[in-house]
Amino acid sequence: MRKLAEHNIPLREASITQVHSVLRDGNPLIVHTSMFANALASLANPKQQQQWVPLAEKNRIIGTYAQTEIGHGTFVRGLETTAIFDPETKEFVLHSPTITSTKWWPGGLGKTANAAIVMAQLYTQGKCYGPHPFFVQLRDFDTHHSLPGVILGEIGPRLGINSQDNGYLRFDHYRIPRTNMLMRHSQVLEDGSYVKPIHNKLSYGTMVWTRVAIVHSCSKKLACAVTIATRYSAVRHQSELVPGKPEPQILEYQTQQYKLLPHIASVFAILFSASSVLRMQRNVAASISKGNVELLPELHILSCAMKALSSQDSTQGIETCRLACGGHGYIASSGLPSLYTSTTCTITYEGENTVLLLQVARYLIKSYRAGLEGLPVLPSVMYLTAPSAMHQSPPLSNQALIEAFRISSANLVKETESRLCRQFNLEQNFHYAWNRCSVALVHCAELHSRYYMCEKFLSTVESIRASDRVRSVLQDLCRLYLIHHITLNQGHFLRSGTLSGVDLSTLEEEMYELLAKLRPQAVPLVDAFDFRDELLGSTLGAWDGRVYERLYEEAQKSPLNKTDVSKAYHKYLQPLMKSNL
Ligand SMILES: CCCCCCCCCCCCCCCCCCCCCCC/C=C/C(=O)SCCNC(=O)CCNC(=O)[C@H](O)C(C)(C)COP(=O)(O)OP(=O)(O)OC[C@H]1O[C@@H](n2cnc3c(N)ncnc32)[C@H](O)[C@@H]1OP(=O)(O)O
Ligand SMILES: Cc1cc2nc3c(=O)[nH]c(=O)nc-3n(C[C@H](O)[C@H](O)[C@H](O)COP(=O)(O)OP(=O)(O)OC[C@H]3O[C@@H](n4cnc5c(N)ncnc54)[C@H](O)[C@@H]3O)c2cc1C
Repeated sequence: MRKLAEHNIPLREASITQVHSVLRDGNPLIVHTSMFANALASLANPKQQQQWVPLAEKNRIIGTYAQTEIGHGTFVRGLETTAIFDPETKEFVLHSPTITSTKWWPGGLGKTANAAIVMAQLYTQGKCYGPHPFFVQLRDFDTHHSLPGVILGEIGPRLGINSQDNGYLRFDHYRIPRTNMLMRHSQVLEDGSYVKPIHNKLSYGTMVWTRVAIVHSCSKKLACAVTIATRYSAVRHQSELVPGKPEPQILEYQTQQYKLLPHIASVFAILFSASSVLRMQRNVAASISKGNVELLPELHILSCAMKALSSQDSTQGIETCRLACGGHGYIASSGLPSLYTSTTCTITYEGENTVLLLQVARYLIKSYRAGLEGLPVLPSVMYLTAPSAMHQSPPLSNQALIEAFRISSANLVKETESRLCRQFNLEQNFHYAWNRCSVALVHCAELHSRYYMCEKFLSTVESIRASDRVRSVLQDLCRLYLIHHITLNQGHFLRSGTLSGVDLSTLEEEMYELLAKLRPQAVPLVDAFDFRDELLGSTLGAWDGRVYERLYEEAQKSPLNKTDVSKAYHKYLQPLMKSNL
């Protein structure tokens, strides 16, 4: 916080700095500096911002985002916490009527936060208007004691991020002023009348913002993991590549290159997609402030798609990096286990991935049907019903591969939509039919999202300002990324007829050549990510390559090494050894 102040970085920008990386096992302030700060910036009206933002900036108020309940995470409309307007006192009464309505998970809620943005079902004049955000003080601003009517605590150890105090929260008829409802988009007036927002999902805006931030953070986490594993692979010598010859660096093995290089490429693919979604988010935010919500659905879908793909790719990539380091990848001081546990949760939070992909699929099916009827559809999905553009580019060129992605994706959507119609005819119920097709629908969303990521990678590399040599390395990486994902999804390309078996063999051959060509670039590429050793926090990945010395030094710090003979020997082991059991 001192550093942020020194560099004049406002709270709402703190989460996009490196500060959070210093604390590797989670950070009790991350939701304060990200979601809470964003909710104030985007959901509070100017008067409310004047009241709370300066206090939050000075950390007098430390906030969290309390939406999920023990019984409801995904289904936001199903939240049970109520905020009932009392016109007599001009207050909202917050209440948790059931065990399932207990707020559960919010980061920092257990011990750190003294306030929260609480999502609760808004009732006024006897009518429910759905989930709305409220600013709620939870603890005394001086003593930090929880306030009467507020019951809260920490939820207990988790797979990872255990330095963050995820919490629970219940309300017992807890009263807050009317003006604590975040009123930028919708309002409850003094007489209790409700003023609608210009779009009924604007109150979900903080989730959309966070999904975009997660895409950025995933590229960064994956960049850390590939840096560690690549540097280690240059230091580690193992086995014999040629019998009788010295043990080579493990990076010489093609299988090792195959484990690492596609994930180095993935860092760029995720980062370039994140930048493109971020640009769109800024445009949409500017339009919303002028009352235009036309592009909100597209931003919602794109942020769902990119959050799902980047969290999945980075989690798998980090695990592959851990495995690529053999036994040493399992030791905590390698940094890889905590990178994994602090990344795999991004698959679940801020919208569970399957659920987000189904949102994408819903949009694809709707857009496909609209396109068939000649209705207008947004540019990113026009391709679903536009005529095929194959054969216009040289065979197997980058452009041809992107076209193959596009046509395969359109083909899969078409096939799945037909399946949906058939299922509907059998079931006579759209929702049952949808569920019966949902595995295929998720595949549609994944292929569309991959197409987007590949396209962004290619278009960024083609337009990037860089020296010829740097551009050439990036072009090779991009080519590797395209071919790698085509080989992983070859069934879709064969089914759509965009690539033949012979094409796939040719591409596979090229991929092996690219691995060898890119091998000398692997270490420079990860060095260029420019992580300080302190941020990487890894015995295997430090810049100087002193892997074995660092492992040995780190082992000396184990509490068990403070004495030669441990207490447990006298208490348990010796009696056992003498007991003849
Ligand atoms: C080069 C290498 C170096 C790298 C360097 C990188 C540099 C960058 C450095 C950057 C570092 C970054 C560090 C950043 C760190 C920040 C990370 C922040 C982490 C913070 C911690 C987060 C902790 C977690 C918090 C949480 O989890 S909060 C709780 C989140 N909960 C959810 O997400 C719930 C999910 N559920 C939902 O969102 C919804 O219920 C639903 C979308 C699934 C369904 O909603 P609903 O039922 O209401 O809607 P329907 O399905 O009926 O659909 C109705 C229509 O509404 C549309 N819709 C839905 N949502 C939205 C929306 N948000 N906006 C617009 N429209 C929406 C649907 O599409 C439907 O539309 P239709 O009817 O037209 O089809
Ligand atoms: C580390 C961590 C930090 C978190 N921090 C916060 C926070 O700060 N604030 C906050 O409010 N929340 C927070 N959460 C909660 C998080 O947002 C939810 O866990 C997440 O949205 C998923 O909801 P759920 O747990 O209810 O899972 P569920 O929705 O119950 O998912 C369980 C399974 O059901 C499936 N499923 C659910 N609905 C559907 C559907 N419609 N169609 C098909 N399949 C479906 C899912 O795919 C999944 O396989 C955090 C969670 C974690 C793990």
